Amino acid sequence: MNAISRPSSRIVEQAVVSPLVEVNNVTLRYKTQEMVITATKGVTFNVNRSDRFILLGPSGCGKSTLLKAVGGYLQPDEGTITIDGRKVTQPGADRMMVFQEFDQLLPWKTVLGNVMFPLLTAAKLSTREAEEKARHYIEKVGLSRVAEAYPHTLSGGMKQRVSIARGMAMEPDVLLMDEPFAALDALTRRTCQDELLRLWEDTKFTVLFVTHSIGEAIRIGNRILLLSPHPGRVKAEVCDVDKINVSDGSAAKLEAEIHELLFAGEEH
Ligand SMILES: Nc1ncnc2c1ncn2[C@@H]1O[C@H](COP(=O)(O)OP(=O)(O)OP(=O)(O)O)[C@@H](O)[C@H]1O
Repeated sequence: MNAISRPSSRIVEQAVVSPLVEVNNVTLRYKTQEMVITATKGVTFNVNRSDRFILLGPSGCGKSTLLKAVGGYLQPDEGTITIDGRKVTQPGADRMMVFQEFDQLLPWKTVLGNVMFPLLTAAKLSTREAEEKARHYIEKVGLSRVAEAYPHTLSGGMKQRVSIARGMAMEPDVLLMDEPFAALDALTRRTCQDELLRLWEDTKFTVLFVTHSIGEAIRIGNRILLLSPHPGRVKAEVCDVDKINVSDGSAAKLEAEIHELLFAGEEH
């Protein structure tokens, strides 16, 4: 049985394990010349090691902004973000990001070259070590066959798998994924979701995953944080999502419950 808990009743879970990512009362604002936009307001959540933690909410609720802040690309106006107890002040190799766009790869480098690149520049591995590790992760995402190919010869799904391999090869503390499958067709999206879950079974990495699809959140996550519309605040958290039985209609019931929670009072 999964539990939908309000923010105030999450203390039990937090007491059991020490969290890897702690987002504490975080408010994030964009300041333009004309105005200040509050993207998220007082958001608190913890991600444990090996969590597949989902940020779910309607468009504009600040999911990407939160992910960028965990990535160290934005600083909170209020509150703090820590990784393994260290305050996040800038991007770091302990957090790798995978974005929605297919153009994240360097077009002049092969698949192998792309996956090796951060291993050489950020992780400072030798060429031999970087190639060995890159080939290992390229194999994990099932792309060994195209290791010498250039990005423009790959499909969107394949490019996303290269981006995932590149992120995973760095063996970060947490993989940050911003709607990585949103631009894919339904079938490829499903295949990529399955593959991500297979990879997770293999290495149990920690992933913080942004989506606005309730179905995707239930498929991928073991925990789902529900955010309110703009500015994003925590509405509720769904725990033990991976324990639901997909064959007896529980997933559909949970999807309906989450929909109700996210959009209650907004439909006419
Ligand atoms: N660079 C920016 N400058 C000013 N405002 C911004 C900027 N980026 C985002 N915003 C605003 O901040 C709010 C949150 O945006 P964000 O992209 O984080 O939402 P989101 O939940 O990821 O949305 P979506 O699901 O549509 O990607 C929105 O109101 C958006 O217009």
